Amino acid sequence: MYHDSDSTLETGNIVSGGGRNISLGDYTEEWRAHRRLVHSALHRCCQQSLHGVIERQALHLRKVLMDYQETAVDLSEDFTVAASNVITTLAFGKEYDKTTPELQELHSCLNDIVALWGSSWISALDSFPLLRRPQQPGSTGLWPSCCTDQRHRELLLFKNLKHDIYTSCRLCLTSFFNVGQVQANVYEEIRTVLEGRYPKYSDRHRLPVLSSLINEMLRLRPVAPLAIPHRAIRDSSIAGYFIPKNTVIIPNLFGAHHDPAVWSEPYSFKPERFLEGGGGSTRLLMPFGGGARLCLGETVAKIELFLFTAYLLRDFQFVLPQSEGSLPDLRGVASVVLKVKAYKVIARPRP
Ligand code: HEM
Repeated sequence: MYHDSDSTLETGNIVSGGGRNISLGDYTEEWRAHRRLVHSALHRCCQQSLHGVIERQALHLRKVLMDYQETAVDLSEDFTVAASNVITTLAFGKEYDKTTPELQELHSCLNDIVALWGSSWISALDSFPLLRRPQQPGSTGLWPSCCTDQRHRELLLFKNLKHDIYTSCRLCLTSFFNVGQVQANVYEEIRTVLEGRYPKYSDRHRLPVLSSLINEMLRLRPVAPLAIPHRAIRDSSIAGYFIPKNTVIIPNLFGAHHDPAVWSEPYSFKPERFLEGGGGSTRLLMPFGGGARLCLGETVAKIELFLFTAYLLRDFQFVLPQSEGSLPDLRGVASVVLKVKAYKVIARPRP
């Protein structure tokens, strides 16, 4: 049984408020009730309002891109705002403009946390607990001061959203430039199948080229390559190996997605592997982890990724400005989440 996230680590302990929140909380009765509550609330949203909320943000993003009038821009902030507006609309009934100070403060706090979480200082503290100094009352130690703010802590519940969705969207875009035909294929599919209208999530089975692109992007660059550290809550075994209680387990999702025994040419970007007869199976994908600690936002994320990508590809062709000397880097930067290096792009409206 590997249900605990590891809040005994310095990172886990601070981000989870001492093991009490969902993403890094311990597997207690209270945690299970909390997770069930959030799960059913998200489920209700998915059935009732989520589609409308995402469609609204996708259309807003479309307008933002139109307003750039084909100038070369780094779209990361716009993707971030669109993705986080989905969750703030659901959670607080509020959406933000990218210039709103409150949003900027939240984003900078989340960026600081993710940067610190991935830093070697924190790894050292996790590996050598003796290095941890007792903290002064009111101090957050190495962590950004926003970690003490209750509202910000609540938002950490959804911390994955902004980074994961925007990272996925940017990786998606990055892939277009590296593999020229993909963008044109997806556009052609949307144009012919939907005959001009905007897609619904229920159209996904009729849009296999788009779905295969999203699946391949999640396979090649799982946004959380090492998921979240887990702790065995009792003696157990994995594939015949004895796992004593309290062992920290780190699920290597990146490794599973690049196993040559499972995927042909695992390091190549080949969306067609997920098309009929391509040999790839979505059942072997695990970008959202698995088991009792499966990503709570999986359904929200899938709907959002699908609609954002479909809306943007329906209305724009993305091209690199001449000034970008080389193709954007598909490798990503390793951290808690796999980030994409900054680059500029031109969103050219489709006729
Ligand atoms: C492309 C988008 C996303 C990806 C790839 C992703 C991936 C993941 C992964 C790999 C984990 C760790 C699972 C494990 O340790 O076994 C996780 C946990 C989690 N994710 Fe996501 N996620 C995404 C979007 C979201 C969204 C949109 C939300 C919120 C609405 C969310 C909320 C959470 C929460 C609360 C957890 C902790 C669950 C627990 O410990 O019980 N994620 N996610």
